[in-house]
Amino acid sequence: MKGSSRHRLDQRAFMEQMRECRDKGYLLSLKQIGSGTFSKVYLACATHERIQHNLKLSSDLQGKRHTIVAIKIVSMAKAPMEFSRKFLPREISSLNATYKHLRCPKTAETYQNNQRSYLVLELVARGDLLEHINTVSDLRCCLGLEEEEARRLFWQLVSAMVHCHSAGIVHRDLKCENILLDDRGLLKLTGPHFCSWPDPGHQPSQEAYLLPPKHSTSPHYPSGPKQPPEPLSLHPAPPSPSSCTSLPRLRLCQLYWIEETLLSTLECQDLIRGLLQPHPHARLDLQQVAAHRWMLPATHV
Ligand SMILES: Nc1ncnc2c1ncn2[C@@H]1O[C@H](COP(=O)(O)OP(=O)(O)OP(=O)(O)O)[C@@H](O)[C@H]1O
Repeated sequence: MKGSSRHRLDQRAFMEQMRECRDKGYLLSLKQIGSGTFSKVYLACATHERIQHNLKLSSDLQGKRHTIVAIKIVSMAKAPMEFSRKFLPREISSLNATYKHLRCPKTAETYQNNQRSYLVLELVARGDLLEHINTVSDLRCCLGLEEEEARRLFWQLVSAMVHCHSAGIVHRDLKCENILLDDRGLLKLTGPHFCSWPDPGHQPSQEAYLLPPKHSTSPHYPSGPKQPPEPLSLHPAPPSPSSCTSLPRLRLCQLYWIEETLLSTLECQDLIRGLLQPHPHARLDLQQVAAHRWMLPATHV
Protein backbone atom coordinates (compact mmCIF):
# COMPACT_ATOMS: atom_id res chain seq x y z
CA MET A 1 0.00 0.00 0.00
CA LYS A 2 1.25 3.49 -0.88
CA GLY A 3 2.34 5.77 1.93
CA SER A 4 -0.42 8.33 1.35
CA SER A 5 -3.19 5.67 1.35
CA ARG A 6 -1.82 4.16 4.56
CA HIS A 7 -1.72 7.61 6.12
CA ARG A 8 -5.38 8.21 5.15
CA LEU A 9 -6.37 4.82 6.60
CA ASP A 10 -4.51 5.53 9.84
CA GLN A 11 -6.22 8.91 10.08
CA ARG A 12 -9.64 7.33 9.55
CA ALA A 13 -8.92 4.67 12.18
CA PHE A 14 -7.81 7.32 14.65
CA MET A 15 -10.97 9.37 14.06
CA GLU A 16 -13.05 6.24 14.72
CA GLN A 17 -11.14 5.63 17.93
CA MET A 18 -11.73 9.23 19.02
CA ARG A 19 -15.44 8.82 18.37
CA GLU A 20 -15.64 5.49 20.17
CA CYS A 21 -13.84 6.95 23.19
CA ARG A 22 -16.00 10.06 23.20
CA ASP A 23 -19.14 7.89 23.19
CA LYS A 24 -17.83 6.23 26.35
CA GLY A 25 -16.94 9.53 28.03
CA TYR A 26 -13.23 9.91 27.24
CA LEU A 27 -11.58 12.59 25.11
CA LEU A 28 -8.73 10.86 23.34
CA SER A 29 -5.66 13.01 22.67
CA LEU A 30 -3.18 12.62 19.84
CA LYS A 31 -0.43 12.02 22.38
CA GLN A 32 0.73 8.41 22.14
CA ILE A 33 2.65 7.38 25.27
CA GLY A 34 3.50 3.82 24.42
CA SER A 35 2.91 0.94 22.10
CA GLY A 36 2.89 -2.84 22.14
CA THR A 37 2.79 -5.48 19.45
CA PHE A 38 -0.95 -5.10 18.82
CA SER A 39 -1.69 -2.00 20.86
CA LYS A 40 -1.14 1.71 21.21
CA VAL A 41 -1.45 3.65 24.45
CA TYR A 42 -2.76 7.24 24.38
CA LEU A 43 -3.41 9.98 26.89
CA ALA A 44 -7.10 10.79 27.31
CA CYS A 45 -9.23 12.99 29.50
CA ALA A 46 -12.21 11.56 31.39
CA THR A 47 -15.35 13.71 31.20
CA HIS A 48 -17.12 14.78 34.39
CA GLU A 49 -20.16 12.69 33.46
CA ARG A 50 -17.98 9.60 33.13
CA ILE A 51 -16.25 10.24 36.45
CA GLN A 52 -19.61 10.67 38.16
CA HIS A 53 -20.92 7.42 36.71
CA ASN A 54 -17.88 5.23 37.20
CA LEU A 55 -17.02 4.60 40.83
CA LYS A 56 -13.63 3.00 40.07
CA LEU A 57 -12.64 5.96 37.93
CA SER A 58 -13.75 8.55 40.47
CA SER A 59 -11.85 6.77 43.24
CA ASP A 60 -8.72 6.44 41.02
CA LEU A 61 -8.77 10.14 40.24
CA GLN A 62 -9.56 11.21 43.80
CA GLY A 63 -6.83 13.45 45.18
CA LYS A 64 -5.28 13.94 41.74
CA ARG A 65 -5.35 17.38 40.23
CA HIS A 66 -6.22 16.06 36.79
CA THR A 67 -8.69 13.77 35.04
CA ILE A 68 -6.18 12.20 32.68
CA VAL A 69 -6.05 8.47 32.04
CA ALA A 70 -4.07 6.18 29.74
CA ILE A 71 -6.15 4.30 27.18
CA LYS A 72 -4.63 1.19 25.70
CA ILE A 73 -6.25 0.38 22.35
CA VAL A 74 -5.74 -3.16 21.11
CA SER A 75 -6.37 -3.70 17.41
CA MET A 76 -8.38 -6.87 16.84
CA ALA A 77 -7.50 -6.72 13.15
CA LYS A 78 -3.78 -7.00 13.92
CA ALA A 79 -4.01 -9.50 16.76
CA PRO A 80 -4.28 -13.21 16.00
CA MET A 81 -7.48 -14.95 17.05
CA GLU A 82 -5.74 -16.77 19.92
CA PHE A 83 -4.62 -13.46 21.37
CA SER A 84 -8.04 -11.83 21.32
CA ARG A 85 -9.88 -14.96 22.50
CA LYS A 86 -7.45 -16.19 25.14
CA PHE A 87 -4.65 -13.85 26.14
CA LEU A 88 -6.44 -10.52 26.10
CA PRO A 89 -9.29 -11.73 28.36
CA ARG A 90 -6.63 -13.17 30.69
CA GLU A 91 -4.83 -9.84 30.75
CA ILE A 92 -8.07 -8.02 31.56
CA SER A 93 -9.09 -10.43 34.32
CA SER A 94 -5.58 -10.26 35.80
CA LEU A 95 -5.65 -6.46 35.75
CA ASN A 96 -8.99 -6.61 37.56
CA ALA A 97 -7.58 -9.09 40.09
CA THR A 98 -4.64 -6.83 40.89
CA TYR A 99 -6.80 -3.69 40.92
CA LYS A 100 -6.46 -3.02 44.63
CA HIS A 101 -2.70 -3.27 44.84
CA LEU A 102 -0.75 -0.05 45.14
CA ARG A 103 1.96 -1.33 42.81
CA CYS A 104 -0.33 -2.25 39.90
CA PRO A 105 -1.98 0.32 37.62
CA LYS A 106 -5.71 0.52 38.22
CA THR A 107 -8.07 -0.39 35.40
CA ALA A 108 -11.14 1.85 35.49
CA GLU A 109 -13.01 -0.08 32.79
CA THR A 110 -12.69 -1.93 29.52
CA TYR A 111 -14.93 -1.96 26.47
CA GLN A 112 -14.71 -3.46 23.01
CA ASN A 113 -16.24 -3.84 19.60
CA ASN A 114 -15.34 -6.02 16.61
CA GLN A 115 -12.42 -3.80 15.69
CA ARG A 116 -10.79 -2.88 18.97
CA SER A 117 -10.52 -3.39 22.70
CA TYR A 118 -10.13 -0.39 24.96
CA LEU A 119 -8.49 -0.60 28.39
CA VAL A 120 -8.89 2.54 30.49
CA LEU A 121 -5.92 2.59 32.83
CA GLU A 122 -4.58 4.75 35.61
CA LEU A 123 -1.93 7.00 34.07
CA VAL A 124 1.56 6.11 35.27
CA ALA A 125 3.21 9.28 34.15
CA ARG A 126 6.97 8.94 34.41
CA GLY A 127 7.63 6.28 31.81
CA ASP A 128 9.25 2.91 32.21
CA LEU A 129 12.18 1.71 34.28
CA LEU A 130 14.43 1.25 31.25
CA GLU A 131 14.07 4.93 30.31
CA HIS A 132 14.72 5.87 33.94
CA ILE A 133 17.88 3.73 34.16
CA ASN A 134 19.16 5.24 30.90
CA THR A 135 18.45 8.80 32.05
CA VAL A 136 20.07 8.26 35.45
CA SER A 137 23.07 6.52 33.84
CA ASP A 138 23.59 9.51 31.53
CA LEU A 139 23.34 11.95 34.44
CA ARG A 140 25.73 9.94 36.60
CA CYS A 141 28.03 9.11 33.67
CA CYS A 142 27.99 5.62 35.08
CA LEU A 143 25.89 2.62 34.12
CA GLY A 144 22.91 1.86 36.35
CA LEU A 145 21.09 3.24 39.35
CA GLU A 146 22.57 3.98 42.74
CA GLU A 147 22.32 0.87 44.87
CA GLU A 148 19.94 2.54 47.34
CA GLU A 149 17.47 3.42 44.61
CA ALA A 150 17.78 -0.04 43.03
CA ARG A 151 17.00 -1.58 46.42
CA ARG A 152 13.99 0.68 46.98
CA LEU A 153 12.52 -0.15 43.55
CA PHE A 154 13.34 -3.83 43.82
CA TRP A 155 11.55 -3.99 47.15
CA GLN A 156 8.43 -2.48 45.56
CA LEU A 157 8.70 -4.97 42.70
CA VAL A 158 8.90 -7.89 45.11
CA SER A 159 5.81 -6.55 46.91
CA ALA A 160 3.91 -6.37 43.59
CA MET A 161 4.99 -9.91 42.68
CA VAL A 162 3.94 -11.28 46.08
CA HIS A 163 0.54 -9.73 45.53
CA CYS A 164 0.22 -11.19 42.00
CA HIS A 165 1.17 -14.66 43.23
CA SER A 166 -1.27 -14.49 46.13
CA ALA A 167 -3.99 -13.56 43.61
CA GLY A 168 -3.04 -16.65 41.59
CA ILE A 169 -1.30 -14.73 38.83
CA VAL A 170 2.10 -15.42 37.32
CA HIS A 171 3.57 -12.51 35.38
CA ARG A 172 5.66 -14.29 32.72
CA ASP A 173 7.13 -11.15 31.14
CA LEU A 174 9.02 -9.31 33.82
CA LYS A 175 11.23 -6.72 32.19
CA CYS A 176 12.14 -3.07 32.67
CA GLU A 177 9.63 -1.97 29.98
CA ASN A 178 6.79 -3.48 32.03
CA ILE A 179 7.82 -1.63 35.17
CA LEU A 180 6.42 1.90 35.16
CA LEU A 181 7.12 4.81 37.50
CA ASP A 182 4.46 7.23 38.68
CA ASP A 183 4.94 10.94 39.23
CA ARG A 184 6.27 10.28 42.75
CA GLY A 185 8.83 7.83 41.41
CA LEU A 186 6.92 4.84 42.82
CA LEU A 187 6.80 1.64 40.88
CA LYS A 188 3.77 0.12 39.12
CA LEU A 189 4.01 -3.30 37.57
CA THR A 190 2.26 -3.73 34.26
CA GLY A 191 2.53 -6.21 31.43
CA PRO A 192 0.00 -8.05 29.40
CA HIS A 193 1.18 -11.58 29.91
CA PHE A 194 -0.34 -12.18 33.26
CA CYS A 195 -1.90 -15.57 33.44
CA SER A 196 -3.93 -17.06 36.22
CA TRP A 197 -3.08 -20.44 37.53
CA PRO A 198 -6.04 -22.43 38.73
CA ASP A 199 -5.81 -22.24 42.51
CA PRO A 200 -4.13 -19.42 44.38
CA GLY A 201 -1.34 -20.97 46.42
CA HIS A 202 -0.59 -23.66 43.83
CA GLN A 203 2.66 -23.76 41.97
CA PRO A 204 2.46 -22.48 38.40
CA SER A 205 2.07 -25.36 35.99
CA GLN A 206 4.38 -25.71 33.01
CA GLU A 207 1.56 -24.22 30.93
CA ALA A 208 2.00 -21.01 32.88
CA TYR A 209 5.37 -20.52 31.24
CA LEU A 210 4.06 -20.84 27.71
CA LEU A 211 3.86 -17.40 26.21
CA PRO A 212 1.44 -16.42 23.48
CA PRO A 213 3.01 -16.92 20.06
CA LYS A 214 3.81 -13.23 19.59
CA HIS A 215 5.88 -13.33 22.75
CA SER A 216 7.69 -16.60 22.33
CA THR A 217 10.75 -14.38 22.17
CA SER A 218 10.38 -10.93 23.73
CA PRO A 219 12.66 -8.99 21.38
CA HIS A 220 15.27 -7.78 23.86
CA TYR A 221 14.88 -10.68 26.22
CA PRO A 222 15.53 -13.73 24.08
CA SER A 223 15.62 -17.13 25.71
CA GLY A 224 18.57 -16.85 28.00
CA PRO A 225 19.47 -15.88 31.51
CA LYS A 226 16.81 -13.18 31.74
CA GLN A 227 13.97 -15.65 31.94
CA PRO A 228 13.82 -18.87 33.88
CA PRO A 229 15.30 -21.78 31.96
CA GLU A 230 12.17 -23.94 32.46
CA PRO A 231 10.46 -22.71 29.27
CA LEU A 232 13.58 -23.62 27.34
CA SER A 233 13.01 -27.26 28.05
CA LEU A 234 9.44 -26.85 26.77
CA HIS A 235 10.58 -25.14 23.58
CA PRO A 236 13.88 -26.79 22.73
CA ALA A 237 15.69 -24.64 20.19
CA PRO A 238 17.57 -26.23 17.30
CA PRO A 239 21.15 -26.78 18.41
CA SER A 240 23.47 -24.03 17.30
CA PRO A 241 26.84 -22.91 18.63
CA SER A 242 25.45 -19.50 19.52
CA SER A 243 22.27 -20.86 21.13
CA CYS A 244 21.64 -19.69 24.67
CA THR A 245 19.63 -22.73 25.56
CA SER A 246 22.14 -25.11 27.12
CA LEU A 247 22.79 -25.01 30.82
CA PRO A 248 26.59 -24.53 30.46
CA ARG A 249 25.83 -21.60 28.21
CA LEU A 250 23.37 -20.25 30.79
CA ARG A 251 26.08 -20.53 33.41
CA LEU A 252 28.40 -18.47 31.24
CA CYS A 253 25.77 -15.76 30.83
CA GLN A 254 25.18 -15.90 34.56
CA LEU A 255 28.85 -15.32 35.32
CA TYR A 256 28.87 -12.48 32.82
CA TRP A 257 25.90 -10.86 34.58
CA ILE A 258 27.52 -11.16 37.98
CA GLU A 259 30.73 -9.73 36.58
CA GLU A 260 28.71 -6.85 35.16
CA THR A 261 27.47 -6.07 38.62
CA LEU A 262 30.84 -6.35 40.35
CA LEU A 263 30.60 -2.71 41.27
CA SER A 264 27.70 -3.53 43.56
CA THR A 265 28.09 -4.92 47.06
CA LEU A 266 28.73 -8.59 47.85
CA GLU A 267 25.17 -8.91 49.25
CA CYS A 268 23.74 -7.70 45.96
CA GLN A 269 25.91 -10.12 43.98
CA ASP A 270 24.76 -12.92 46.24
CA LEU A 271 21.10 -12.05 45.60
CA ILE A 272 21.64 -11.95 41.83
CA ARG A 273 23.44 -15.29 41.95
CA GLY A 274 20.49 -16.74 43.89
CA LEU A 275 18.01 -15.40 41.33
CA LEU A 276 19.94 -16.77 38.39
CA GLN A 277 20.19 -20.37 39.53
CA PRO A 278 19.09 -22.49 36.55
CA HIS A 279 17.63 -25.21 38.76
CA PRO A 280 14.28 -24.09 40.24
CA HIS A 281 14.99 -25.78 43.59
CA ALA A 282 18.26 -23.92 43.98
CA ARG A 283 16.78 -20.59 42.87
CA LEU A 284 15.56 -18.14 45.54
CA ASP A 285 11.79 -17.96 45.84
CA LEU A 286 9.95 -14.71 46.51
CA GLN A 287 9.93 -15.18 50.29
CA GLN A 288 13.68 -15.81 50.28
CA VAL A 289 14.23 -12.77 48.08
CA ALA A 290 12.17 -10.59 50.42
CA ALA A 291 14.15 -11.88 53.40
CA HIS A 292 17.56 -11.62 51.70
CA ARG A 293 20.08 -9.52 53.62
CA TRP A 294 20.49 -7.10 50.70
CA MET A 295 16.82 -6.23 51.08
CA LEU A 296 16.97 -5.53 54.81
CA PRO A 297 17.49 -1.74 54.66
CA ALA A 298 14.45 -1.45 52.33
CA THR A 299 12.22 -3.30 54.77
CA HIS A 300 12.87 -0.62 57.40
CA VAL A 301 11.70 2.23 55.14
N1 LIG B 1 -1.03 2.86 32.56
C1 LIG B 1 -0.05 3.34 31.79
N2 LIG B 1 0.43 4.59 31.99
C2 LIG B 1 1.42 5.08 31.22
N3 LIG B 1 2.01 4.40 30.21
C3 LIG B 1 1.57 3.16 29.96
C4 LIG B 1 0.53 2.55 30.73
N4 LIG B 1 0.31 1.32 30.24
C5 LIG B 1 1.17 1.15 29.24
N5 LIG B 1 1.94 2.24 29.05
C6 LIG B 1 3.00 2.44 28.05
O1 LIG B 1 2.68 1.71 26.88
C7 LIG B 1 3.66 0.70 26.64
C8 LIG B 1 2.98 -0.53 26.06
O2 LIG B 1 2.05 -1.01 27.00
P1 LIG B 1 1.93 -2.56 27.30
O3 LIG B 1 3.26 -3.10 27.72
O4 LIG B 1 0.80 -2.77 28.22
O5 LIG B 1 1.57 -3.06 25.83
P2 LIG B 1 1.71 -4.53 25.24
O6 LIG B 1 0.76 -4.62 24.13
O7 LIG B 1 1.53 -5.50 26.33
O8 LIG B 1 3.23 -4.57 24.77
P3 LIG B 1 4.03 -5.83 24.12
O9 LIG B 1 3.17 -6.37 23.06
O10 LIG B 1 5.31 -5.21 23.60
O11 LIG B 1 4.26 -6.77 25.25
C9 LIG B 1 4.36 0.47 27.98
O12 LIG B 1 5.69 0.02 27.82
C10 LIG B 1 4.31 1.87 28.58
O13 LIG B 1 5.38 2.66 28.08
